Amino acid sequence: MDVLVNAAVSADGKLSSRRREQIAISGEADFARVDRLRAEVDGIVVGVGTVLADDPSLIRHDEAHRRKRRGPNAPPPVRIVADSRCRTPTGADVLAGGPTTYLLTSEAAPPERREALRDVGAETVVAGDERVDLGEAFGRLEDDGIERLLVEGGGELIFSLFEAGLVDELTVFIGNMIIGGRDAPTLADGEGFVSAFPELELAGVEQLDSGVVLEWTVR
Ligand SMILES: NC(=O)C1=CN([C@@H]2O[C@H](COP(=O)(O)OP(=O)(O)OC[C@H]3O[C@@H](n4cnc5c(N)ncnc54)[C@H](OP(=O)(O)O)[C@@H]3O)[C@@H](O)[C@H]2O)C=CC1
Ligand SMILES: Nc1nc(O)c(N)c(N[C@@H]2O[C@H](COP(=O)(O)O)[C@@H](O)[C@H]2O)n1
Repeated sequence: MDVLVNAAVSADGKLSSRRREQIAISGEADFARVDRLRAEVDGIVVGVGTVLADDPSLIRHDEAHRRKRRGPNAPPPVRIVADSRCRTPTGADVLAGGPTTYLLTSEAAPPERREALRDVGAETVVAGDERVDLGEAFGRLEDDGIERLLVEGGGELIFSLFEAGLVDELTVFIGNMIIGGRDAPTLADGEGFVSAFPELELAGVEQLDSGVVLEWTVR
């Protein structure tokens, strides 16, 4: 399994403001770059915090790029939400129409919520007791032929993926704004590391929109 993390942060490293609303940090050219990234993967992943804050549909991608890279019959990327307790609203855009949506959940999810989400078409994968065991859940996705994932956020999920040693590549758009705020989400939140910090190797730098895209591989 290949896992690429991509996100847009302000110059001070924030994913959003303390209100946790969706903020346009990047511009048109960067969204086009993300659409190409989406076109190259089997699945797009977000945490339930992002679903509750942004209500993304995770459908848009560069279809021409997908056909070129994956062939004319490649199905669209599936959508995946890490949601231990099945808090995703049944009316969320990530569940509407389009490609399959996997909900990675845990034993702690109330059975009636799991059932309600299955009723609106979600494929549930139960992995972990209290929280989603991301390694186990990704292994189950792999069993379904999902080999390459794009993780779009947010900061809690991204930290857990680094902690579990599951990230292969990281691309970050750094935008021309300061958001600030000690409670505003950053690229990697969670508990944070105090030692054995994951190390990255710089693989590319590109000026785009009013910011810069950094490409890193994880050592
Ligand atoms: N600028 C950008 O590129 C992007 C910005 N954002 C912003 O990020 C913010 C949302 O980020 P954040 O609040 O961190 O939420 P996340 O999207 O990272 O979701 C976090 C939630 O995922 C669930 N989860 C399930 N399993 C795990 C696990 N193993 N590790 C960690 N989390 C797990 C947890 O809820 P539970 O325990 O209930 O399962 C957790 O609270 C919003 O403000 C959004 O706008 C989001 C994406 C991109
Ligand atoms: N790449 C990027 N740049 C920004 O400035 C952003 N605010 C985000 N946010 C994420 O974009 C995704 C939107 O998904 P849909 O277009 O609704 O499919 C979602 O993951 C947001 O959190 N990304």
